[in-house]
Amino acid sequence: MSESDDTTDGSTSTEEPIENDSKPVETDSETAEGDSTAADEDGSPDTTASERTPDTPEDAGVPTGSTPLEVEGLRRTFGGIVAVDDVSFDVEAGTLTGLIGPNGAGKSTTFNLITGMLEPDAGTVRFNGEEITGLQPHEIANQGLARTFQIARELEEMTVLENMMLAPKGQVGESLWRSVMPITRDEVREQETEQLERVWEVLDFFEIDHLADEYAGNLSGGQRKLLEMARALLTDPDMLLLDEPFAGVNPSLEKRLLEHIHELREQGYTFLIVEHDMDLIMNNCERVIVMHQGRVLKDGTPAEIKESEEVIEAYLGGEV
Ligand SMILES: Nc1ncnc2c1ncn2[C@@H]1O[C@H](COP(=O)(O)OP(=O)(O)OP(=O)(O)O)[C@@H](O)[C@H]1O
Repeated sequence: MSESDDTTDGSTSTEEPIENDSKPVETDSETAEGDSTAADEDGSPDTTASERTPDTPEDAGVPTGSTPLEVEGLRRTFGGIVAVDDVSFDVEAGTLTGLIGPNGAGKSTTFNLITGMLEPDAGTVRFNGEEITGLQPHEIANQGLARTFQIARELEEMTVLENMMLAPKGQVGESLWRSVMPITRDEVREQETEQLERVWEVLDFFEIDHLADEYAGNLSGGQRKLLEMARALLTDPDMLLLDEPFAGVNPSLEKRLLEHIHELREQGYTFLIVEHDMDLIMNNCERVIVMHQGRVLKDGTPAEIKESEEVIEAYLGGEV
């Protein structure tokens, strides 16, 4: 894996103003859980998200045609290794786009080049029409392009609520944390009511509000993924980049995660998902980009990817 797999949780040197014009997160109380057992991963909605046919953006009422993310000619080497070689693609607004490929294909490096964790040797990244190439990760997050971060080891000893307040650089919550340190949660509620409402709204949306006082280190793999996504959503992003959001997640939580992603997509969020699980991407994304040996091998709909001889022969070994 690349160097960027390091987490940056806990790097809290930049104090950001709290934004109160957050995109509303529509919660679904019917699917909310009341069980406070940290290891309990039940309660997923009946819909089998992993098998659902993706709605089109038009079905979801999302304006189509705009491409918030535009990647052009990205290249990155590590010594003699060309990890990413002339990679170009764009991501359409309000869609789920999957980025797949075998080990070493360059997915993580591409992800890290887009999110500012790595600098490209060549090429540009544009977001909402603005060039973001070479910007710091928190500057990119501030522009509305959020990514998830693994929960750092030191944050495992903090509660879910504290984790929500101690957000990565540039994320809403950082200033909350500074104010929460010396005082109780009730006092924070008085001082930062609106901001806390947003935190609880997001926790509620992801159905982990009942785990607010649980230590992050006690969460299951899937619950951690929900928390990671909840933290990313606090930035009020337009687009989320998810790096293997389903790794280590049991099938029940996987369905729930997928439901949340589809729900957010239907609210207008755009997703780029780096993932090893090809079936999951094929069944849930409108568009799939296949990388191989640092290059884009194929870019198309799941049906086009499945029918692509070059994907089958060069990458999938005929097992599509
Ligand atoms: N920091 C680094 N130093 C040296 N080589 C690196 C570094 N990061 C990535 N590479 C190399 O770049 C190539 C692409 O790696 P990358 O992690 O982007 O692939 P990937 O598609 O994400 O693979 P995986 O699915 O295994 O995570 C690989 O050959 C990898 O060994």
